[in-house]
Amino acid sequence: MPTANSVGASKTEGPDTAGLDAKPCATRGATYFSYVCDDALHDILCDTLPPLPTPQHAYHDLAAVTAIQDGDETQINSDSSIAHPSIDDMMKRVNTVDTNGLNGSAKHTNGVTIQSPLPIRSPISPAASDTSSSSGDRPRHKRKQSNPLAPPFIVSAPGKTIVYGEHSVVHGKAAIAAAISLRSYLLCTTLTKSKRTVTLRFPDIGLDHTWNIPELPWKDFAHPSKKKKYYDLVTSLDDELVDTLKSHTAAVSPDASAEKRKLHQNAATMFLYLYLSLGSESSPPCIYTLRSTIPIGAGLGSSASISVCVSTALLVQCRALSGPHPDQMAKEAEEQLERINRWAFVGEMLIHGNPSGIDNTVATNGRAVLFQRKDYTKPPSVEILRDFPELPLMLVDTCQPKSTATEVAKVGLLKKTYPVVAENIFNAIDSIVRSVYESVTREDFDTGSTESIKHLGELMDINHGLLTSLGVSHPKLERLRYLVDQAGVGWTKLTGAGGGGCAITLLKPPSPDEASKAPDSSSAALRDLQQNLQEEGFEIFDTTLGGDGVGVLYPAVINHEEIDQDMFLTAQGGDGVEELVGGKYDRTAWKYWRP
Ligand SMILES: Nc1ncnc2c1ncn2[C@@H]1O[C@H](COP(=O)(O)OP(=O)(O)OP(=O)(O)O)[C@@H](O)[C@H]1O
Ligand SMILES: C[C@@](O)(CCO)CC(=O)[O-]
Repeated sequence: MPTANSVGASKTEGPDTAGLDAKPCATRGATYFSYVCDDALHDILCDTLPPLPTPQHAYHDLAAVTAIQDGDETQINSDSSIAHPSIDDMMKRVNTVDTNGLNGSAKHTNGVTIQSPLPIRSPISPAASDTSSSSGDRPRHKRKQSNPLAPPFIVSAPGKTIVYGEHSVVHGKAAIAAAISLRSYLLCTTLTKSKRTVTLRFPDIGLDHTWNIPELPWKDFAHPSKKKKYYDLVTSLDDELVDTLKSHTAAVSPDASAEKRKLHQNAATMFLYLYLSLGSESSPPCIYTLRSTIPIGAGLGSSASISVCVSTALLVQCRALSGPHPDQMAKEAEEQLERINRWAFVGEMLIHGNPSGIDNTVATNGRAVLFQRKDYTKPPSVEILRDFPELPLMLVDTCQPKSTATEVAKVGLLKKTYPVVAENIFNAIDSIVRSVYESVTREDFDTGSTESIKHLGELMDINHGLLTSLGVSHPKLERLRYLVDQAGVGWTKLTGAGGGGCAITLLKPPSPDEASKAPDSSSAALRDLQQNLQEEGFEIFDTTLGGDGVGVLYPAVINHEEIDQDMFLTAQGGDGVEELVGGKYDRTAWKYWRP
């Protein structure tokens, strides 16, 4: 008797409709389990699973899967352990059947969990197979209908502010950074398979480019000596692969100014490297549209935020992520974030040159982090500071453009020229970070206490002084510091790479005496300062620290309305985008991995 296979269920907000099927693998000449509509995962499995040993395993319909929203979804929980099953495991997977349930669910011990709402034929029973046909003119294998297109979905990630420790963090010292409420949003619109194109539409920088998928250098990226798995830790770029992209980015924005082209090509190179690393030639045709409320090149982690969005979107599309869903185990949520962060770091390497990884780590995890990367071949040490205090910060943009890559290279050169001096400066900054960490993690730390805030403020001043001596301040940053000092409202340091960009001011709480004499006096001084700053061309951001990291809106539906390309592109400014996707009235629509 044919038996019904039921393989385990993992309840999540499934990201896609997908048919699970088996199909012959042309590349390896054997049959592997794979998704009918998920060629990227098929390739991953083909790359990692051993061939099934006997011919009767050819063309097994393992399961038909319909991944729908809550309650009726199917989700492949692509735990990294799926990458290493032995042949025995494969056979167990094939032979272990739940004879009780056509619709039942059993959980694989190897981490692959598939909910199967439909009957499944035994993969080992010829009687159950459509493939055994005595009649020569009948097709040997009935293919399932292609599944409907994946719905549009949006991923989002925050910007960040480095509170203490930028630059020295690149050289192995500790730093503290926190997520801010400004965010990037990436809308992914899958096209019909016949299109075979992939489009980047980044209107914030005026980039709109389409590539023909078959013309991209898939072979180079898929070469066994180059191919990376979705769970790999990639700590350096492959220069040859970067080179193969040059001819594909050369055609981007040919008529734009040199400066603009550089911006576009950076973004395009970052995208293509990740797209080719995580996808396959049969990846779905798609338009990736980005809107961001983070000022670009202002030290607020705009590049990290978009790298996290791209990494997440591509991992969602190749089904290498499970969740996010509210009751997800902490460890599993952590693993998904780690997976996203690893590829976001690759994106940052493509934009920055030599990033520490702190920006993408905050953009992925949200909250605040204590971060240190001593050895670039290993993952960094990251402590998420969930109770990081709500510091009274003012965030000001000098509106002086800068490039992180340039500022990081400047400090690198200084270190080469004056290694001992530079190391001592880095060590001094490291001591500041540790002192701050000790203060803010003390149980009795109080943001209303003048003493506590003064301690953090003075350390901010010293941190800025040290950054100035590394050569990464700018006259506009110094002017800003002067104006804040004059107003006597707080302590200021640059944040991010410097050379322009943003600064943060830690605001002084009014002393009890001041507060009782003139309750509004310090806020009056602050208002005057803000007016002065605006008159001098500075921009003040309203933001809060420590929010969520990467989030997913799958499908892109808010308040029962699907967000399409037009709506997304025509939303007016940052406020319009937030209004459109923000879920103000639909708070449960966005999902986050919250370990
Ligand atoms: N909204 C956006 N649309 C398209 N590309 C963007 C966007 N925001 C950032 N980028 C990409 O990121 C690059 C800016 O990165 P850069 O590291 O110089 O600044 P930042 O990330 O804002 O600052 P920092 O690294 O100091 O926090 C741009 O050149 C562009 O390639
Ligand atoms: C300047 C730097 O320390 C922070 C940029 O936001 C660079 C990095 O850590 O990658």
